[in-house]
Amino acid sequence: MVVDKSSSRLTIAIQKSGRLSKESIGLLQACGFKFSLHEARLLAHSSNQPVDLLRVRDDDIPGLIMDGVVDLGLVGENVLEEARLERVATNLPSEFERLRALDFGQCRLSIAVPKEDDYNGIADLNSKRIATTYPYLLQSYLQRQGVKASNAVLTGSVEVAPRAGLADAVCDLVSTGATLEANGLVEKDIIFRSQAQLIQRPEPLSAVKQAIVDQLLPRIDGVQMARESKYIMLHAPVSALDKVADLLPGAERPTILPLSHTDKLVAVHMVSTETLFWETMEELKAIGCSSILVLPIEKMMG
Ligand SMILES: Nc1ncnc2c1ncn2[C@@H]1O[C@H](COP(=O)(O)OP(=O)(O)OP(=O)(O)O)[C@@H](O)[C@H]1O
Ligand SMILES: O=P(O)(O)OC[C@H]1O[C@H](OP(=O)(O)OP(=O)(O)O)[C@H](O)[C@@H]1O
Ligand SMILES: [Mg+2]
Repeated sequence: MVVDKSSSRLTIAIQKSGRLSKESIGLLQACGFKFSLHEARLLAHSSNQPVDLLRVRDDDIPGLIMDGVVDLGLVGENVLEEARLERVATNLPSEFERLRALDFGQCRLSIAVPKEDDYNGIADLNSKRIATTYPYLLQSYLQRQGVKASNAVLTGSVEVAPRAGLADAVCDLVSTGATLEANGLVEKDIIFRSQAQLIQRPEPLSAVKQAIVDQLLPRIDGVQMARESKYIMLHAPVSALDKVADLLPGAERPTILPLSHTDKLVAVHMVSTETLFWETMEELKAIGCSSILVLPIEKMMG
């Protein structure tokens, strides 16, 4: 076991510029780290913690973690699992520790075919060519399905491959489906679901770095919990309190406060982990509730 003695500054790798960049830096800032970012610079120092940010292409993050070059990384599960499969196949270090699933970068890796094609299932891709940036994830799926197809590996613009005559189908990331639709493709099989992950190098960290990680993780939980929660305040008839509770199933036990001008109504304050839809607010109003406020929560700690 190699214990990290390198530097006392914790190094965190994040995507420099792309889909995960803004939310990665935003999450770390919400956890209390202050960074001064210069667009051109690879390394950013935190001014209030012994932490450095390394800003790289997302494809480099799994390797930097698995080779023990950086301490923490924020990366999509798709890129992580592709790198792990490739490293296993090529006998390179492939160990890492998963610390948290993060609440951004949700997407799926799917097989899609031209909309005019008659497609009746994955077996139709036998002996065909599939364009993808994720050859290991694709082949691992095809192998499980007993299908033999070849890869056309492209690092970008995968969606144009069928029209360009490079492949019969694609295996690409999908979120809203707009990219597929714009390119005349139809999503058929979801092969992998992904979201951003916080990962750590496999060897134990020095005590100084471990202390920072131990402080960071509950803060991430607090930020993510707050993001999916709302603070709800309303005035409710005392006689309708049970119905109010039924309408707000995601809410914790409410705080009930008297109102100065009446004893028929009370103020109800609660934290809810569920979105309060307009329909629910209308139902609350219909049973006599008023002054209904839904507020965002910035941070939470149990
Ligand atoms: N449409 C999407 N919606 C949500 N998350 C996505 C979407 N597309 C990709 N992602 C996630 O964001 C990650 C980064 O996507 P992006 O398109 O920025 O990567 P990239 O072009 O490979 O960037 P880089 O230049 O860093 O290599 C993906 O690996 C995936 O985990
Ligand atoms: O289903 P959709 O909502 O259309 O999203 C899917 C697209 O998003 C990603 O690309 P991105 O827009 O990040 O551009 P890139 O491929 O040039 O990096 C991904 O590679 C798909 O092309
Ligand atoms: Mg990339």
